[in-house]
Amino acid sequence: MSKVWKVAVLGAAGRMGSEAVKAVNTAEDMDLVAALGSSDSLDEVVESGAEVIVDLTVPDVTEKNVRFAVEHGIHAVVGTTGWDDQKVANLRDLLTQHPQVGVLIAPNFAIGSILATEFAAKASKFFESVEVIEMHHPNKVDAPSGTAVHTAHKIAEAREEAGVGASPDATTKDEGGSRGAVVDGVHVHAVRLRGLVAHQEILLGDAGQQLVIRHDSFDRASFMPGVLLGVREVAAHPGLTHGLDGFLDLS
Ligand SMILES: NC(=O)C1=CN([C@@H]2O[C@H](COP(=O)(O)OP(=O)(O)OC[C@H]3O[C@@H](n4cnc5c(N)ncnc54)[C@H](O)[C@@H]3O)[C@@H](O)[C@H]2O)C=CC1
Ligand SMILES: O=C(O)C1=N[C@H](C(=O)O)C[C@H](O)C1
Repeated sequence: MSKVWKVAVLGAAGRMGSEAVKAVNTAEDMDLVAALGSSDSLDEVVESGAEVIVDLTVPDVTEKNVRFAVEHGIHAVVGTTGWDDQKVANLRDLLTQHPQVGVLIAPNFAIGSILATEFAAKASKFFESVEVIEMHHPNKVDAPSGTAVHTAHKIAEAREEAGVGASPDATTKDEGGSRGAVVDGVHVHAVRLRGLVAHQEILLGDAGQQLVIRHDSFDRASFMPGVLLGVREVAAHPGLTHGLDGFLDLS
């Protein structure tokens, strides 16, 4: 009999959390021991004997949840957005005091999205211009999306390593933020539209040509294999892993 992971889902009544509850319930190597909503106490996680939490809550509470798990020696798979550089740095510090605990922060659990980010970062050193457009359902509370921020970081890293300069842009007058957010020097545009789920386009431009890398999640089912992979792998990766690509062989 293989290992059966005791899993607690936080944000269990939400769009992602309810899918995760179903996915964990159908995984033979997982046992859903707790499913928490916004009015439940985190103590339930400890009382349930959970070995791994899956955090799919809201940006305002995810840090508190993850810190609680780490302090109690419980691994964490985190899909919630809102992890800025300061929060990530604070978590890394905390993990040094709990070196046996693993935390995965996955801006996107869908394999296609992870590959789109990877391909875009690889391609970006060959193009003078690059911009990101993320498109989501209108119930999303944060912008730009965690995935787009992560993609921009990876693109900026790849371009800096290759010595590529900033994308050309003659704009001197931008009323109302028409040029989008600027993340590590990369322009990121956010669209909110009824009917969408989660979509990202990376536009790469050079003299006389354009490459567009696009990923579409049409259904939250697209995220579930990644959530389950995270649960299975996180304990074997103590410390912080930022991006599910850390558990995949993309070489
Ligand atoms: N990494 C990934 O692949 C994906 C990440 N996300 C992210 O996951 C998060 C959740 O997204 P959705 O499910 O669409 O949002 P949602 O709003 O449908 O669900 C969030 C749920 O968390 C609950 N909640 C709030 N505070 C809580 C607390 N202290 N304890 C337990 N539950 C609490 C809310 O009541 C709600 O039911 C967002 O940050 C979103 O960006 C969404 C889709 C994919
Ligand atoms: O809120 C969402 O829906 C999503 N959130 C994540 C993000 O902000 O990147 C992942 C995915 O894009 C869906």
